[in-house]
Amino acid sequence: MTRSSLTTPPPGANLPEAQPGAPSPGSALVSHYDQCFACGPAHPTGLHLTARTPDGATVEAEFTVGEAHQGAPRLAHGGVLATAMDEVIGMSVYLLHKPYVTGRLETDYLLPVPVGTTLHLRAWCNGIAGRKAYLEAEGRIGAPDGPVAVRAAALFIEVNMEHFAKHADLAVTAADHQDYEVNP
Ligand SMILES: CCCCCCCCCCCCCC(=O)SCCNC(=O)CCNC(=O)[C@H](O)C(C)(C)COP(=O)(O)OP(=O)(O)OC[C@H]1O[C@@H](n2cnc3c(N)ncnc32)[C@H](O)[C@@H]1OP(=O)(O)O
Repeated sequence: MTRSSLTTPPPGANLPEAQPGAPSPGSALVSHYDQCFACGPAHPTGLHLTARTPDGATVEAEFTVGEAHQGAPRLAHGGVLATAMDEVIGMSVYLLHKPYVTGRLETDYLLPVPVGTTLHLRAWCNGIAGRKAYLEAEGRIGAPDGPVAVRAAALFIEVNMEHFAKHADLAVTAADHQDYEVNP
């Protein structure tokens, strides 16, 4: 069967519901891995994205474009911006309380983002159909209500923890992520 490239939910998709054990409204979302290029606090040149959920349904995050993130002189690289969108969407699936990975990510670049800019990110889920979650995000320059520089839409696919064990230690991974369902 041909694979759909749509990142919008199909008819019959369900809106996400609050999950027991998922991050509660007002809580900070901790990095899933301290060496993650996008959110890891220990990564030397990463985005050091910090995030929270104000309402248990959306995720807000910030990252400040640094010297290490340039593509054109003094401007953020588009791939780095896509990474930020992937990560904030990835953090918003924490709210679904199951492990997911990116299957498809679409990014629209509306404005250049200079070095030194703090990008204010927001992500949310538009629907779930089986293992597929349909999500969206935006990045605004300088303030939560600043001009939109980047938009993204994504299809994330639910996986089990074994997905992450193929290239890492499952026991360590599971111990680090006890807040996920281990066998969804
Ligand atoms: C560290 C551990 C704990 C947790 C950590 C938190 C991590 C947070 C990380 C945050 C970082 C940010 C996040 C990151 O960066 S995650 C890193 C980037 N992503 C990946 O590495 C994923 C690589 N891909 C795969 O592993 C497999 O392809 C997956 C698992 C995705 C599916 O292979 P699997 O064999 O399991 O399933 P399936 O192939 O039967 O597909 C199932 C359904 O999905 C549909 N489909 C699939 N792909 C696409 C597509 N591209 N467009 C449209 N549709 C697609 C497919 O048609 C089917 O639909 P249907 O026929 O049922 O209708």
